[in-house]
Amino acid sequence: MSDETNLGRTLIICNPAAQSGAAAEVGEQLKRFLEMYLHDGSAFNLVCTERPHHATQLASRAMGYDTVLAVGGDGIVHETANGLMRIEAQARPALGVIPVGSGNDYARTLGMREISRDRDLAAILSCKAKPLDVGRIEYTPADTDEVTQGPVGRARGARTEYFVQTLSFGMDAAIALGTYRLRASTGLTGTPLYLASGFSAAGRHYRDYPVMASIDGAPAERMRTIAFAVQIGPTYGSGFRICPDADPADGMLDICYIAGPMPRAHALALLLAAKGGHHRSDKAVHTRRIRSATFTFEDGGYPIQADGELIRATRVSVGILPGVLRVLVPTDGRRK
Ligand SMILES: Nc1ncnc2c1ncn2[C@@H]1O[C@H](COP(=O)(O)OP(=O)(O)OP(=O)(O)O)[C@@H](O)[C@H]1O
Repeated sequence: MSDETNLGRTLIICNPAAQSGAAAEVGEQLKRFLEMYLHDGSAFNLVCTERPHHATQLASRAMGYDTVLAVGGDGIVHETANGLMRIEAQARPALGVIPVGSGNDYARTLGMREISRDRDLAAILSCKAKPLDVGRIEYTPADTDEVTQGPVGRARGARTEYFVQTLSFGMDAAIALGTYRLRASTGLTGTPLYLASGFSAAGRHYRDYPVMASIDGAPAERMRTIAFAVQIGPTYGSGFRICPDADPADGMLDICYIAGPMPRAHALALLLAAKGGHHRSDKAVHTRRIRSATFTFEDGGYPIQADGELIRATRVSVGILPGVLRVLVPTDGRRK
């Protein structure tokens, strides 16, 4: 009996903007490969996104498909997962990730290798669908224009957004969002891109981010955080091991925050230490496993990111939805 994944009827959503166009080529190759290999020319539909947020719209209409494959980086995975979460649970297709981005943190959590390096298109055939956790963010959009580097949602009124890997605010989010501008101006990708953005955020724009934080329903406390991460998987920012023990199937959120104020050299050193997960031995670093939190910020201009995408808000509530999304993971359990 074959242990190949049964993808079933599959929608491939490809971000032609990811990794300077590499994802478009991978999407085409993947479709041809799957049709030839599985001898089925009708089971695979390929759609390229035409604009930011298009993947959410495409995925939200994917009922009737068994699988939706997101080809690109963490941005397209985030948007696709958000679309799938709009479909009721019984009809929700499984999510597969074909990592062709610059960060690929969710793929790293799943143990998928970056496709653009080795063109291992067959890897998706040795995966199995596993129910994984999804984070839910509820927020009211702020209408400030102070943070301008990333894609933006501007409408007023309460919103729900989902994340599969990370929600963070503060210096780390400024770094993630700063990569948009730096990528365009320098062409850097991966770890060098995130490090360059880190040096920029820890320079002229360095500050702390006061917040009233209520965790697991406890009374709100004022914190002067430098950075605050809420994780489903272990990494963010292209492999920074901010919560190395985070498990996407444990029904919990892992948090890590750096309590300020502190000199920026100290903050930068902690950031660099987080690449290897060594930041946690510092007294200013706090980690916990939680189910929910509410953050009230002092203004609407804080850098806040969900899977690398910008959120503008003055108040954010976050919770966990255990095992609500079936996601294709390698059967050999390999982790990068
Ligand atoms: N057709 C498109 N044209 C321009 N931008 C797009 C298009 N489709 C999606 N996007 C946007 O591209 C951004 C980046 O997408 P994605 O994350 O897939 O690639 P990446 O930036 O190369 O990788 P990573 O997020 O891992 O750094 C997202 O914010 C997404 O909204």
